[in-house]
Amino acid sequence: MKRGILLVNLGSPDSPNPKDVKRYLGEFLMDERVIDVPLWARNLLVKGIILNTRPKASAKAYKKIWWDEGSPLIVLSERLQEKVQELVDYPVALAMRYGSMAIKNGLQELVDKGCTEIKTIPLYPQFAMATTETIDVKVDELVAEYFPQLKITRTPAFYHREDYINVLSKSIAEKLDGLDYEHILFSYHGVPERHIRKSDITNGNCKMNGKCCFKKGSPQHEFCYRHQCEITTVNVAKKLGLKNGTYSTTFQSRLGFDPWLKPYTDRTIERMGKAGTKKMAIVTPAFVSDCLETLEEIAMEGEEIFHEVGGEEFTVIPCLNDREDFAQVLANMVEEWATTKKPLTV
Ligand SMILES: C=CC1=C(C)c2cc3[nH]c(cc4nc(cc5[nH]c(cc1n2)c(C)c5CCC(=O)O)C(CCC(=O)O)=C4C)c(C)c3C=C
Ligand SMILES: [Fe+2]
Ligand SMILES: [Fe+2]
Repeated sequence: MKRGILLVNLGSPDSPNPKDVKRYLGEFLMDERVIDVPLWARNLLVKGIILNTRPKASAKAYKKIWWDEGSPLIVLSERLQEKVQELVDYPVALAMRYGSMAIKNGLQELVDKGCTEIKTIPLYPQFAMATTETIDVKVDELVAEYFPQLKITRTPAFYHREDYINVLSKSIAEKLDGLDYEHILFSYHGVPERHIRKSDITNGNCKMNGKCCFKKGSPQHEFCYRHQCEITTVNVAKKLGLKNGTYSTTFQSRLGFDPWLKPYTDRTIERMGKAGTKKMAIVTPAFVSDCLETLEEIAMEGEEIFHEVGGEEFTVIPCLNDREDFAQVLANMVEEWATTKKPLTV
């Protein structure tokens, strides 16, 4: 038996050109766990509307954040993989759920190195159909079709691991050290509210009213993205000793006309700026690697909104990216797998 690790992130287009962005968005948005409507409706919406309207604007946005080495999300994930590799004794491969760095290739790379037991680690702290679940399901499909000999161990969302909360808190404290700020926004990628109801294993516990997500001990929390985002904020706030009223949770990056998780980040930035907040900090804990949604939507568009309504200082806290201490969190997960030790949670 030989063990191997597969880190999996979201993915990016091959280049910031409209053709590559269109191909990438086509694969991403045709995932039934992302646009969760029947196939005929998804075809109509994605191929008939979104792919004919969005790629040009998205490509323009990607161009603004693209690095000489490539997509920030991919480059940062590769750097993280190298750091994890230095910390563990098993081969570590990297794959993306969408785009050219396919999960199938990542599994093949590990198989070629002789691995027979693979731990997959989705690089998402919070569970959602569009994050952890779509990776787990894709891995299962690929294993059934191409690698039936492999034994796969899944890794659940890690939002409540103590080591993760410590590292996230430390990254925020380091950036804000010596800075004067009035409010810190915890902005998570949004999902349509419908996704939360679909993942609700208690069939109706989640009322989307802000209370169910804080109820202690509900079995539904394991699959509730909203709960996991809220609790990430609460635990970091506790760790950093943030006072009530000086921090809040919001959701960004809506697409389409359905209701998405609220409050919305852009509207909150605008409202707080209008209400007189001058110095705001913002952290994006749903993203492990800086990407279009943090570097463009938050650091560029978000800052612009804030300044337009009278805000003065807008401090963006980087994602965990390839921090050594974050690589150590992932290495801890590997160690627990190898020794069957249980993680410490908060
Ligand atoms: C962090 C978790 C993410 C969830 C949950 C998520 C859900 C989700 N996303 C879309 C639509 C788009 N997302 C886009 C970019 C994007 N999304 C995530 C992460 C999550 N998405 C990341 C890390 C990125 C950036 C990728 C990069 O290359 O940097 C985009 C593309 C960009 C754009 O055109 O604006 C779309 C579209 C939906 C519908 C969804 C639903 C659950
Ligand atoms: Fe997204
Ligand atoms: Fe909930």
